[in-house]
Amino acid sequence: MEAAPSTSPCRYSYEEYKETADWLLAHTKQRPKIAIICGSGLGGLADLLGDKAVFPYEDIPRFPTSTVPGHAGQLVFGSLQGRDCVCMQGRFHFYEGYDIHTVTYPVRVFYLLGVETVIVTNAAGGLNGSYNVGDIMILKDHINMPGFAGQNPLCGHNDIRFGERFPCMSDAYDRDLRAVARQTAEEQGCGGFLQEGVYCMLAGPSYETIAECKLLQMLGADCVGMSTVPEVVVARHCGLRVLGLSLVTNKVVTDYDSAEKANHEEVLRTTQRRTQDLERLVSQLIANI
Ligand SMILES: O=P(O)(O)O[C@H]1O[C@H](CO)[C@@H](O)[C@H]1O
Ligand code: HPA
Repeated sequence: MEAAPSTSPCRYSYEEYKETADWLLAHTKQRPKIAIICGSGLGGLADLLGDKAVFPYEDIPRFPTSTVPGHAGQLVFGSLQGRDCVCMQGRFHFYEGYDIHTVTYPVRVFYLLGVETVIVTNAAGGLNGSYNVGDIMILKDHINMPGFAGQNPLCGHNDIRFGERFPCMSDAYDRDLRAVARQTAEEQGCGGFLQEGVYCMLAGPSYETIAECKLLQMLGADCVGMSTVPEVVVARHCGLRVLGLSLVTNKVVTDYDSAEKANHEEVLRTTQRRTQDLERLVSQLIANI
């Protein structure tokens, strides 16, 4: 196989991801088939796991560390509904200064651990006028805005051991998992605040201007956030099934006369309000998939 040119923006070799995965496999007896990535303020999902093995990111060879309030920074292995799971309590964002390959580093490690399904969660701003704060949106699609600007995590040398050069993204969010999520949400009493829509990722960390929100609405986005999409692209590249869930933590401002201002405190407050519903939903989902 031809080596990546030294100028390649792809920072990690197969062997580096493998080193991390092998270290984790040597340090836990769990063999997870399901990975959960916790969004801002949603780290409580990891507390659902029983028989836990917890690894702070700084102890894991080659793992990045997370710096955002609401993201604890540890990998939690454990059992939920009789299934082995691994949970990222704290994700990495492009705006923290990590390059796009580092943001997605854990996803390839999950693949090498033997994970088959990834449940990705996030806190997001509601663009769709009919959405309310506290709604849960099942992702049916995304808009990869940083990807439009060349920040796609698959740019650079393609290692065929992870996946093909030109992966399809029209089926990024698994249809069957979405159906299970809808059904489970109904059963768990979440049907009254359930949505299904399109998530748009922007690089952040500044929240959107009013004109930007109007533009995203015109593009057909229902929610906006600063994460998730790079992780999903890398997960799909290596054939993992993906379910995405956004919690609408705030409504974006689209009115020049509004006194509302997006802020991370509101985001975290809303996650606290919905944390039990989300935990119930994810827990039962895992039993149903
Ligand atoms: O996407 P998660 O990590 O849930 O967090 C969301 O909340 C933060 C902004 O309040 C941003 O990081 C945004 O992406
Ligand atoms: N914009 C971008 N990211 C976000 C928002 C928002 O309004 N809310 C939570 N994450």
